[in-house]
Amino acid sequence: MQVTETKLKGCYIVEPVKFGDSRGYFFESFNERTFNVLTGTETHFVQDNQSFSTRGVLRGLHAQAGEHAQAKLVRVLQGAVLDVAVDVRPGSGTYGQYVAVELSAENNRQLFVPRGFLHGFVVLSEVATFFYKCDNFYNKDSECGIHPLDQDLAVDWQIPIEELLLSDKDKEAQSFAAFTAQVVK
Ligand SMILES: Cc1cn([C@H]2C[C@H](O)[C@@H](COP(=O)(O)OP(=O)(O)O[C@H]3O[C@@H](C)C(=O)[C@@H](O)[C@H]3O)O2)c(=O)[nH]c1=O
Repeated sequence: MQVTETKLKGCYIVEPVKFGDSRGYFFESFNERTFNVLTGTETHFVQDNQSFSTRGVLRGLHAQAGEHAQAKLVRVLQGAVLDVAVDVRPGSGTYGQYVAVELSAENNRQLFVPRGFLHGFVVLSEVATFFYKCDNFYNKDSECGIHPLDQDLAVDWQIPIEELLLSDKDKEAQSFAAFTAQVVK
């Protein structure tokens, strides 16, 4: 496993070591011991999630607040997505900045999104199956988010706006400014 820190501290690109032979390939998609040594974290995942989406589906930008905050290790089993992690850790020197990484079934790349980040992705391929591990359980009442097309965050989703498909919840999400006003209260 190779781990590379992004420009956002604590947010890592993870690339597994792939063994190919005449049968196909093998790789360890997650190894807690190696992962924790290479990231210097004590991450322990407790929930796996999977979603399927068609091209243009944009899920995000989501987080869970307070004691229900989740770190996520995300990857793509089928297709390709642009995955986005936004640093909204109060007091962070990179507050409001984001990283965008293409994750696909071909590149087997994973992104580790630490607690205190918003997360979202848009599907670039015809369909995509998305898989992620979480280090804290789902808690509906703690869900929070920011509108993915917020103009202050200005995420470049690489897909024309008219082709994007959002859930009703995401369409109604608050602005980055409103979110930040709550954080600093
Ligand atoms: C996230 C989640 C949802 N659900 C349910 C609630 C709802 O009825 C249905 C669909 O939920 P959502 O519309 O929130 O699904 P979705 O928009 O895919 O939400 C996910 O988006 C990505 C970007 C993330 O980072 C995740 O943490 C999560 O927020 O699944 C669970 O039962 N457990 C879970 O962990």
